[in-house]
Amino acid sequence: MEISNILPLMLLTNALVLFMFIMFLYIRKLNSSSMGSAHKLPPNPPKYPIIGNLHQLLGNSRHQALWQLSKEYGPIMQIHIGSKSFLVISSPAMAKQILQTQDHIFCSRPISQATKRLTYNYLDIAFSPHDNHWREMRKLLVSEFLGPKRAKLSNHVLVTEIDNLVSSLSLNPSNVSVNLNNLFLAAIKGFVCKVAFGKNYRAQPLKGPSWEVMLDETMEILNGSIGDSFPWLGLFIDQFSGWNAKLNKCFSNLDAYIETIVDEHHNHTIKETSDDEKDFVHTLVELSKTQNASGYRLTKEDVKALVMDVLTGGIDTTVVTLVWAMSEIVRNTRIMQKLQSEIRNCTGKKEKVHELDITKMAYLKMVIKETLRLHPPAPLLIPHECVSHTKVGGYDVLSGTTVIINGWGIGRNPSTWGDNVNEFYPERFENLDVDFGGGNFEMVPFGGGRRSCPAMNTAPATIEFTLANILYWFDWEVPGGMNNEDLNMQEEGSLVVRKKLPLYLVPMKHNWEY
Ligand code: HEM
Repeated sequence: MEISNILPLMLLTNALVLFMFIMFLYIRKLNSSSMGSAHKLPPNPPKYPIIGNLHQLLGNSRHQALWQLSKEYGPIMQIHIGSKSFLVISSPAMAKQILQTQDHIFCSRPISQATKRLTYNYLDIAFSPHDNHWREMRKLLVSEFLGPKRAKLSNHVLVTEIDNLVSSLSLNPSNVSVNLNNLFLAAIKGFVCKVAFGKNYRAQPLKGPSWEVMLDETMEILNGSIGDSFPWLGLFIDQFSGWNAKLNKCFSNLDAYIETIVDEHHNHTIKETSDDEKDFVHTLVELSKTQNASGYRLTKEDVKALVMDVLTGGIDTTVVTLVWAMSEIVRNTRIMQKLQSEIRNCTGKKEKVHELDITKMAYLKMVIKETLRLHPPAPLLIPHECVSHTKVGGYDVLSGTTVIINGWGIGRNPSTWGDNVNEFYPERFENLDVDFGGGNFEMVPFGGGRRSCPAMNTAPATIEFTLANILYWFDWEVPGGMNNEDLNMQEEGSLVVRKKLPLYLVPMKHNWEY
């Protein structure tokens, strides 16, 4: 008999033995916990042996399923999936405990097979544990990519990309719809890639799938696998189901892309470039040649892990927000008209909307806040991990517990937002001073505390500039004689949740009656 024929049988037998062993451990654990524990654990919905609460999360969007459960079990609850326990937070007060009061205890990230592989063994910022390496990487991203040092280049590139977007819309034949997902993606990817890598690697020949498919696959993989929650048996399932192969393929495609970018920067050091014209990777490559003041020296893998964070964190989130914002604006004719008249009044008769004009656009800022309240692109943020035993809301939280903060639910909490919580109503911010990632944690689209999104201040500015320009030059309609209010708003995705159907709208050059 060939070894390839025996192997599956052997693996299946092993899997069954392991399954029985896990059952035995589980029942023993249940018995010991029923004998009484000194800990007062948060309420938890009834669970099945082995799978825990998994069945309650299947079928629905995870953030919506958890929100429903929290209505019954409270703003702090504990759920189990396989061998892992999760603390689920669904109110501003509890989010404040995690992200501010006890931020030092909840500032780590859980490990998973996917994050380990895709971050070059936790060398990045978003998924790495809370340690000195994370601190150094985050400092670099903030000072060399998002901060004022790069502002001149960033502004210039953004203006160029949005000019291109407006020009391509102007060339669109009248009454023909455009796919705004694609146009926003082209503009934002162009912007991020040029600032980060010096050029848009759009035309780069890739071994694998298209760039968009590659990123979608990465997001899906980052969501985790069965093996993360069901040790042993889950790991077999990951192997048999092809998940491991998918992870390896995904990593190798992404790594090949990132390797090209980094190698090009290593091989073509630009000598005569002033600091504010250098792209991010160029600066990183230069920094990797020397130690910094605290004796830290970047490796090539560190640089690649940072590029990975920029690619996965910096583009999709912004595009998804732009698409949600335009969908909500177009569905609400009153809001679209009010917003356009603000944008056109503040800008006046000019060639372009200027950054300074945008500082006067109070309603635009409210529209963006309202978009992020109802449609936070990362509805469950990135999971946090508790690093030592503590108490939250009177309940014990054990070290190693993964914490899920339901930002989507927090943004739709009627006790904060009133009865019209599901309505897109930007005016609610007129009398409400809500601060992203701080204040009373009424909404947390960028998370909070030391693991909050480092682009919390810069990403909204990119969104404002893009929306102001396309709403200044064009009036917008839903295609095919459909009523604007009937635009489909279904969601799709888990780590990043986007509008399920692409947004097709008809741009009509605005008729300026001067
Ligand atoms: C609308 C745009 C964006 C939204 C809504 C957003 C949202 C978020 C959220 C919810 C988190 C997790 C926070 C937590 O776990 O508490 C996060 C983390 C992060 N974001 Fe963003 N983000 C956006 C844009 C960006 C951009 C442009 C970048 C640039 C590279 C970026 C880089 C990161 C990084 C590196 C982290 C990990 C921070 C850490 O773990 O220390 N994000 N973001």
